[in-house]
Amino acid sequence: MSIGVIGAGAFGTSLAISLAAAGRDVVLWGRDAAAMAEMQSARENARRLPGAGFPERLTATGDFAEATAPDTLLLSVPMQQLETLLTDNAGTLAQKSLVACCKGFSLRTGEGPVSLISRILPQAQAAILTGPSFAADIARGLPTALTLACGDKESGRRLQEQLSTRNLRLYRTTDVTGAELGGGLKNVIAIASGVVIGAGLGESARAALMTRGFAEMTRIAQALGARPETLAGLSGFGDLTLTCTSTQSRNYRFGQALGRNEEFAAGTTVEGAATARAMLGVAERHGAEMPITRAVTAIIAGELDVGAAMDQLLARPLKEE
Ligand SMILES: NC(=O)C1=CN([C@@H]2O[C@H](COP(=O)(O)OP(=O)(O)OC[C@H]3O[C@@H](n4cnc5c(N)ncnc54)[C@H](OP(=O)(O)O)[C@@H]3O)[C@@H](O)[C@H]2O)C=CC1
Ligand SMILES: O=C(CO)COP(=O)(O)O
Repeated sequence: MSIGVIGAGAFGTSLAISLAAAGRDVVLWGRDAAAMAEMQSARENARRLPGAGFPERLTATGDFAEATAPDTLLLSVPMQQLETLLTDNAGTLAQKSLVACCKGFSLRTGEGPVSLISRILPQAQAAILTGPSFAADIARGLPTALTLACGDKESGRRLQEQLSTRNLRLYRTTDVTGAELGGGLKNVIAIASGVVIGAGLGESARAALMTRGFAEMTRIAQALGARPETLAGLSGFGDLTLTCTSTQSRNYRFGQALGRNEEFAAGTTVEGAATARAMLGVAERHGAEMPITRAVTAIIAGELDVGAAMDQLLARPLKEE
């Protein structure tokens, strides 16, 4: 059984390593052919995931046709790149089983990854793999558990079997909207948590923010028809906990830099920044309130400093929990 992984960043590479170590034949594709040839000979992705050797069954390639020959493809490019990837390669991807391995919402349309796939390629089987799992941990063989969400129950079962490994334990759901929202929004709250810690506001404030952030996530999810239990699962609460408390998270570190008024490494993948903006548009269309997401958007845009953002959040009317 072979699997193609499209996108050779940290996450795609770590999934490819885990699957190949479990005996699947895996082809990992990246857009820089020279870098992929180098990876194939060095047996390591030295740029994005240094120190994690490739198992024998993993092939790195710059040949898109080779990587897309399998029926099941994991799409692991950053969220804002997904739409172009799908439209540019619609002919090749149209009949495949496509598992989105990215977290976020499109700035252009407000759609999550599965919604994008389903609209652009209605014949494809679309699913999402999301949950608390740092690429470095997966690549080292440390235990992780994630949510595999697929609207079609039988396809979800098949993908769960195909993609579970010794250190990737997949739980299945049909609530795709809930899984998309949990994975996308936890990054926004992680930025906010980083801001709070970076600005020296303390761990009690972070716990308050995580809890109210979770309430905000659940509120918009319910407005969009997701099941609250999905948000309380790995893709929501689980990933929120991991990302808001670990300096391994790029979203959290980006927030810390904002809170300290420091520069942050340009070119780093920080999905929560675009997602915050995208979700504000979605929330407005559904008449939902997202005060933390609004504050994060304004801080990133330089329209609000951290003190003023806190004043705004704390000045909201007192209410029942
Ligand atoms: N890293 C992690 O621990 C986890 C990440 N994720 C999610 O995985 C997704 C990818 O993140 P991650 O792998 O960490 O990101 P990285 O920053 O490590 O890598 C991004 C990769 O995407 C490639 N890329 C960008 N645009 C395109 C494009 N148009 N076509 C093909 N390839 C492209 C880049 O290629 P190039 O090198 O040529 O620029 C690069 O290899 C994100 O949505 C993230 O939220 C999920 C769970 C864990
Ligand atoms: O999603 C992740 C862990 O589950 C990775 O988080 P960052 O993208 O913030 O590094």
